[in-house]
Amino acid sequence: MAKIHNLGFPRIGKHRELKRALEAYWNTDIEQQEFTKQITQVREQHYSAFDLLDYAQVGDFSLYDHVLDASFLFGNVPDRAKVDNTVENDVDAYFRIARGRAKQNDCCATHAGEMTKWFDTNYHYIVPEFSSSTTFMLNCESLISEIRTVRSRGFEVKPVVIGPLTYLYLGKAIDNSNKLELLEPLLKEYKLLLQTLAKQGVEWVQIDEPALVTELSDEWQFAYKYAFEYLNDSGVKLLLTTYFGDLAKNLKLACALPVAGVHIDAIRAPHEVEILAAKLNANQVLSVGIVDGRNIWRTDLNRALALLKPIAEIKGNNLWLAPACSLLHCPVDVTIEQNILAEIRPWLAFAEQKLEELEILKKALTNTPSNSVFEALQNNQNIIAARKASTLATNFSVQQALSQIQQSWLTRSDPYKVRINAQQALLNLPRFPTTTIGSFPQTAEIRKTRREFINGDITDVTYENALKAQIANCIQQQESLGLDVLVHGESERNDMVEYFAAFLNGALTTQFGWVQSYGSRCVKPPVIYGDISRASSMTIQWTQYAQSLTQKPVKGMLTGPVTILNWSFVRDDQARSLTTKQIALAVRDEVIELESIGTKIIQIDEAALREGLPLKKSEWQTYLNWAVDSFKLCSSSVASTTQIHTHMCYSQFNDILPDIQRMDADVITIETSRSNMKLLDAFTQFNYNNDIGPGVYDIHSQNIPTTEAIKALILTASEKVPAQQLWINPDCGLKTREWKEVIPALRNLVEAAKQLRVDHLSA
Ligand SMILES: CN1c2c(nc(N)[nH]c2=O)NC[C@@H]1CNc1ccc(C(=O)N[C@@H](CCC(=O)N[C@@H](CCC(=O)N[C@@H](CCC(=O)O)C(=O)O)C(=O)O)C(=O)O)cc1
Ligand SMILES: N[C@@H](CCS)C(=O)O
Ligand SMILES: [Zn+2]
Repeated sequence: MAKIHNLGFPRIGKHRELKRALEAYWNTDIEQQEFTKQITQVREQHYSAFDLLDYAQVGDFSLYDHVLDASFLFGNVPDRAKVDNTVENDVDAYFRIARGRAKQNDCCATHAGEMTKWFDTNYHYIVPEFSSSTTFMLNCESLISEIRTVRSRGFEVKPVVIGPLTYLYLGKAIDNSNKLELLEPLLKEYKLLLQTLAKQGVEWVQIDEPALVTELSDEWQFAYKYAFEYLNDSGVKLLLTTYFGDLAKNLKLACALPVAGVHIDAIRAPHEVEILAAKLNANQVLSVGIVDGRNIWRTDLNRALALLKPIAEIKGNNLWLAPACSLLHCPVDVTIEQNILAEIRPWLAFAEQKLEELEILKKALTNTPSNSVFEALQNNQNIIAARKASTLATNFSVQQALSQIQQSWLTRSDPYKVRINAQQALLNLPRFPTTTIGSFPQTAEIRKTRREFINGDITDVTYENALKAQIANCIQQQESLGLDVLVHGESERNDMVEYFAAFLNGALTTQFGWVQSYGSRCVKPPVIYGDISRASSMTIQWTQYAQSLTQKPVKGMLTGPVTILNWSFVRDDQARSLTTKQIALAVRDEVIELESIGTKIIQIDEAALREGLPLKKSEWQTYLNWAVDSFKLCSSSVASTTQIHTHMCYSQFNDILPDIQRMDADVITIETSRSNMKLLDAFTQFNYNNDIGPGVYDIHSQNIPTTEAIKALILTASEKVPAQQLWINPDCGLKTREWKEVIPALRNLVEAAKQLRVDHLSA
């Protein structure tokens, strides 16, 4: 009989209990003892999800990030986490690397580990730091202790660890050394770990190697062979776990590795399941990731069974079923949602429901499924059929609008050089214009007021007035600071994607559909279930109000179509490119309306455009073609005098500069402060024409940049990009910062620009 297991479960909690415990501890509202107690309760949610499984995954829960956990597990802890030079493997040392630490009483300021995207998801991990002198030392006490706890509840455990190659792949060699030179010492600790687990009586270990779905060089392919041969015979069975794509050119390699089983993502690589079943030997387990871990649609169980049945014939007991990837990327439980349209709700399955689907599949694969299984399958078929037949997904006016798109809508009527002169004549901005990226601190007060509004405790008018007061304060602060281009501050937005989805036909938002983005920070990705169109104006009221308070230009602030797509749960019944085009038309409507009320500058954030790149480079161009076209579709129908800005937080543009140029935004603001403007090199090499605002204030840090530090960054930038093209701004939005940090930082930013203007004039 097939077995079912899980690769990982959401750890934030149904009601974000982990977030609340973490933030209370960080704010010193609770002591470590109380924190530990609360964390134990959060873990209970993990344990309750084990009931259906044949193997309980252990090691996927994390206080902050599972990659940082691996760094601590293998003793790759940066010196700055240590106190008095000893590796104090306690929770505070861990949080020091996770979040950094502000200087307190002139002591112990620490910068956080760099954060970056976990493959093509919206989850961020803490980047492991390597250098040629990195050493490793296994410290698996907490893993062993968790194994004991889970076993004591009667579950068969399956520890989960990131594989050695993926761990190295995800890290950064700070001295540019070859990371693979660390493989040998790292493998020693992996082997020790596996041997320790074997001694504990562990049978299976899930070893996550998603790097196997990327395009690997010969050197990395060879390293895979070497590593798994080295780990062979450690006393446990290894389940080589791949996800987020097909193995493609690494398939032969994966099948040749000496492991007891292989997991494959059958959502993104259904075409490889049969091949793998044939290639693995009879004793090897094939774990088929049959339930989508990256989306929230109910699985079509009959379709899944059609794929699984022939595999079950071949693999028999050695067929395992699982979600395609960790369920970390899904919310926990759809049954607690109260506001989802009754027709749509049955179409959705969150993490808990996905595990139930696996159980049905397992039972359906037995020789004599019970009546309740047939009923469950029938019920599932009814839901799938109802979704297919529903008229909710189709909107003929959207389809008509799509058919009326003209190629000319994708191009501005004048080239950048002509436009920028016309814009400058209108805006009359100084050299090195200063601006921010859009959001100002989302204070507890704003969130509380929004909660009261959602709960019906305050009226529309009270809420609107509260937001207007926030906007007025934001404008007044920016005027006092002397910024040149102002923003309204985005206080009306719960999130830069969810907020817009609430105004789109064909999309829905959830009450509790939280997904961890990093640490304690979460997002509620909207669900795009049908054809998208703009239901009403989305930002006009707030932009208009903000502009009425100042003579300075206020940027209209929108989220772009590719970012809305990439940060939503997307319909699976049409191409992503088509859905994006529909969103682009909706955003275009807003752009046109913003211009019609006199907005002179409109920023369309495409924070997720770069990160949405497929994991395989060979697939990049197809994506970039439609992604850039969608941006152009929403942004090009304005007069030459209207200045279009875009913003991207992840700025490694080396390989995609021609596409960034093709977007033809008048101004692009990007994250660069932490790289000391190195990321601008690509712009220099490519001779990028349009204006650029390289970030000079690292908003992820609590540190306030000095005027001198900002000036130095701008001077470095001006060596790479002509000064007349440069804007001065932070790296990203200020929503996660506090006013007491933002004010002095922006004061220094404006001062730096002022001083440079003088220097520039006298040069
Ligand atoms: C730019 N980033 C974004 C990404 N993805 C997005 N979808 N959005 C992004 O902005 N990906 C890359 C990065 C990730 N960065 C961040 C940064 C910050 C957050 C964050 O702060 N998230 C908030 C939740 C935001 C939200 O939806 N807030 C709601 C609900 C607020 C709330 O919790 N209210 C309380 C009551 C409050 C009270 O009474 O005091 C409640 O409901 O219980 C809102 O503002 O209304 C977070 O807190 O995690 C995420 C990603
Ligand atoms: N306008 C958004 C962009 C974040 S990527 C903000 O300022 O928060
Ligand atoms: Zn950003």
